Amino acid sequence: MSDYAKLVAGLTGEDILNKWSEVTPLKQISGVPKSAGSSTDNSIINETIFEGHNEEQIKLMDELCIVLDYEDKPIGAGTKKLCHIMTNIDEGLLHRAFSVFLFNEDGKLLLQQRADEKITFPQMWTNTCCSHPLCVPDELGITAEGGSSNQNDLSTAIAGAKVAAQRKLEHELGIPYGDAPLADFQYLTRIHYKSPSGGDDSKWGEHEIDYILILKTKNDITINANYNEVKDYKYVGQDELKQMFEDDSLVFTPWFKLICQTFLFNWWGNLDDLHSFKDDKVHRLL
Ligand SMILES: C=C(C)CCOP(=O)(O)OP(=O)(O)O
Repeated sequence: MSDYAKLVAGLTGEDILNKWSEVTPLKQISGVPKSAGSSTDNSIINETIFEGHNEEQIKLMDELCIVLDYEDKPIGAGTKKLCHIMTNIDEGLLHRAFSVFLFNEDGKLLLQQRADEKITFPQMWTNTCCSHPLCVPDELGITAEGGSSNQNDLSTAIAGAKVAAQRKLEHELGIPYGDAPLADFQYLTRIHYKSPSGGDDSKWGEHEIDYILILKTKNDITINANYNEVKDYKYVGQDELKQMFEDDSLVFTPWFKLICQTFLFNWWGNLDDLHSFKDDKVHRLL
């Protein structure tokens, strides 16, 4: 077990709430806000930590992520900013995320290259779409189809991750909800990992429990990329992706590399039989 894994293994939800007073405990959020989009308060734009970054991306740092304990239980709402500051991550702050792998009818995987404007992991190639379920009832899963009133239940969290995935496919790639129906997302597993953001910017990073969602679509779905999020995108076959990994000029996100090294090619070879890969585990890749 790494030193970090040891550190976080000892942290309880209560420890986390005591350590980060900026995290609003879930039980104190009466009714949980219906929406938690970007803030109307523009003061975040001028914070020195964001110097040189894109205004639209800075505002998104005010979104409320779901802060977790180490059993993947939601314990509170913390801003995207708070959850992605590396010093917080190094002390154990953890949140919920999802990763979509979209395959077309030819079995090709849709990749995206993150925009230059992204504050974390800019310009890197990665899977179709990643983001965070927000701390709102639909994305916690408690009002979503397939969810229940018990926010600690795995099926509830999966239902919430699917709602968030549909929202972000539309936001980042302009994929209409009708081309990505909730019922078509297949949940496979969860991955717990931590990584600093690449490049010169060591202030930021990721530490999350990532819900893996597979989406099989028709070949002719609409894509209308939001260039504040996505610099480029392309469908690739397995060999083409392996060739991309050989190209030193291309950089990949750490979570995508980890998933490629562990699971992706097994899933990809069995797209018609994915249920055999489904589990209720959290794979700790720390
Ligand atoms: C790494 C994962 C799984 C979530 C982070 O995704 P992003 O960094 O792309 O999140 P957004 O800025 O798009 O919300």
